Amino acid sequence: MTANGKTTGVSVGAEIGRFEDVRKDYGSVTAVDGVSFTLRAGETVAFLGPNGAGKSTSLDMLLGLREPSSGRVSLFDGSPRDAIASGRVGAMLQSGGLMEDVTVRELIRLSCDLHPHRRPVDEVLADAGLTEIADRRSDKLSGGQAQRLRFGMAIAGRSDLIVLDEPTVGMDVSARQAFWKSMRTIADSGRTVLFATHYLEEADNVADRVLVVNRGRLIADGTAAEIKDRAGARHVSFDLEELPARSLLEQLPALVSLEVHGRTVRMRTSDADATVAAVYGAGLYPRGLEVTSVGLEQAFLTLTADDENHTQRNDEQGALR
Ligand SMILES: Nc1ncnc2c1ncn2[C@@H]1O[C@H](COP(=O)(O)OP(=O)(O)OP(=O)(O)O)[C@@H](O)[C@H]1O
Repeated sequence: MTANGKTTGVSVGAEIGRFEDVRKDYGSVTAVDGVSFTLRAGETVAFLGPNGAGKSTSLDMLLGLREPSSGRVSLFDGSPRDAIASGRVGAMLQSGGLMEDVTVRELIRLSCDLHPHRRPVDEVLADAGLTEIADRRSDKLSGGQAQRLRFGMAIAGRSDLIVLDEPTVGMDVSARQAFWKSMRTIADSGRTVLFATHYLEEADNVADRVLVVNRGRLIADGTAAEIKDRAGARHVSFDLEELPARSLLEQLPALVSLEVHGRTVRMRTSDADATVAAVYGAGLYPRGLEVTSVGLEQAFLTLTADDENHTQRNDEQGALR
């Protein structure tokens, strides 16, 4: 077993966790609304969603801190509580104070000692980027350093699954980069990592798979590239000397959206090659043609806006019935 190695023989790709039609109500508020997905060993999964989408509630249920109102959450073929008790899950939550009057090293040592499959303290300090501040008191840390300490506590044992709720909140850009480098080392050792974040570029750069939640529902599940494709992966823009009828542009293949301002045409398309070929095929002569990628941020905004519009339309139809 490597220093960072796993404690169990879960093979990469095997299912390790499952949400089955999970719902969580807080009184009249439905925080999670029928979410289903599986987690597979070795994946790094980002959980994305706007404020109040239900990310923390979902992670709390995955960690057995909250019970679903209906549906089922399982981890390693058992309950989340059993998985935690056996040390198979390490977690870094958004909230929760750090013990005071102790040094970083002491707190990491305590976390290691409490874990059923402890790792060496110095190794955890190094992996979490804490070696240089190991003798500092936990209540004298900057926000970013405190986050690194929480991360260190989450990786104090050889857990198979690491769950991180907004791990980089309060970190500056270089601290974030260093954090994801440490995280990559952990993920490369075969462990599964599930993290919630608001930073879309982190999900884009780090995650093998992205789950997008909006208003308690899972609205997309795939690689960042697949999600960008679904939202319309490319922007195409050009100028035309003479504008054709709008209906001709609207019939272009793979078109997701279309805007015409003066003689400038801007489109979003899920297949730029097909769209651009059809522009030429229609006998148009585009000038200053530009094809640019849509970032995950734009894809995320598009998907959540589409979901809101869809929900609104259904509500209106429901009201008319
Ligand atoms: N303990 C609670 N009691 C009542 N409502 C709650 C409670 N916790 C969360 N909620 C509500 O449930 C919904 C989902 O909240 P949750 O914290 O899971 O979302 P989130 O996606 O993690 O949001 P953020 O990105 O802002 O952290 C929100 O409407 C929130 O107000």
